[in-house]
Amino acid sequence: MGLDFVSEVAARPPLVLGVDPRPAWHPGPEPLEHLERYALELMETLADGLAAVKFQYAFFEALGGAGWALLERLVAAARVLGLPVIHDAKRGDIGSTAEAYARATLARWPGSALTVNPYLGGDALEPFFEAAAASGGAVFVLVKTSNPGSADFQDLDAGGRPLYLRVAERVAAWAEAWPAEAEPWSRVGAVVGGTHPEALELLRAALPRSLFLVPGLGAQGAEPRPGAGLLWSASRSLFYPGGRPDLAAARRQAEAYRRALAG
Ligand SMILES: O=C(O)c1cc(=O)[nH]c(=O)n1[C@@H]1O[C@H](COP(=O)(O)O)[C@@H](O)[C@H]1O
Repeated sequence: MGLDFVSEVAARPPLVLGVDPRPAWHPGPEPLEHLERYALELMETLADGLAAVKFQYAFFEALGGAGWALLERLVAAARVLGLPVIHDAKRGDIGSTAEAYARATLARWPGSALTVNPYLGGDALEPFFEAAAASGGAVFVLVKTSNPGSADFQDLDAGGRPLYLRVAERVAAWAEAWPAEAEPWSRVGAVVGGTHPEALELLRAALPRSLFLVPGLGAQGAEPRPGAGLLWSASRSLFYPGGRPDLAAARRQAEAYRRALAG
């Protein structure tokens, strides 16, 4: 069998390194070069203690062609280090376009995962599930996001229950339909902000087969709590501890998160 995101991640520590690069926070006349060296060293030094590395596409896209090239090199480097990759691109569009998004991410990088937005409905997500199954990958569907405005739509009453629980019902069905080799996990996971502990508990019970990507550690104030299938993710507080690139501080921060997540 080739690379398999779900099997690999399920066997690793539950901490995800978020890579949201900010060139302005890097010193020297060539901040992008510094950024690349730092990202490589950081992935290497933290690799054994991570479930995965999550690349936030917007930060790379904002840098134009140089950003896309950097993203490609860092994704390839993560794979060489044996680190599973999450493409945090939050894709979602009609089926024919979703197919192209899936080719650009899941199919292009076998054994990786992609964040997707469910607003367009089931037919728009099907190409992502198919691509994940064909490539040993996974899909994380946004269910309850970490930001305060997540309440605007996600908490709206939808027939006596908040909309995010309705979305979760569908995610549970998709998770059944797209099993992975690593029991009990599915290729269909969920994104649930760590800033909503009650929702996290409700959803953990409602989605027994889904791995959860749980952002919000650190900068957004989420408290780490251990739990089966919870992949806690930190970007700023782990990549830039103290607001700047600092390998030693990042190692200490990763260790502190790992201890908290070990229970
Ligand atoms: O899918 C995500 O990763 C995500 C979902 C969500 O609900 N909230 C959220 O903050 N994220 C991402 O998680 C990261 C959070 O960054 P920090 O707040 O710096 O740790 C960013 O890359 C966000 O785009």
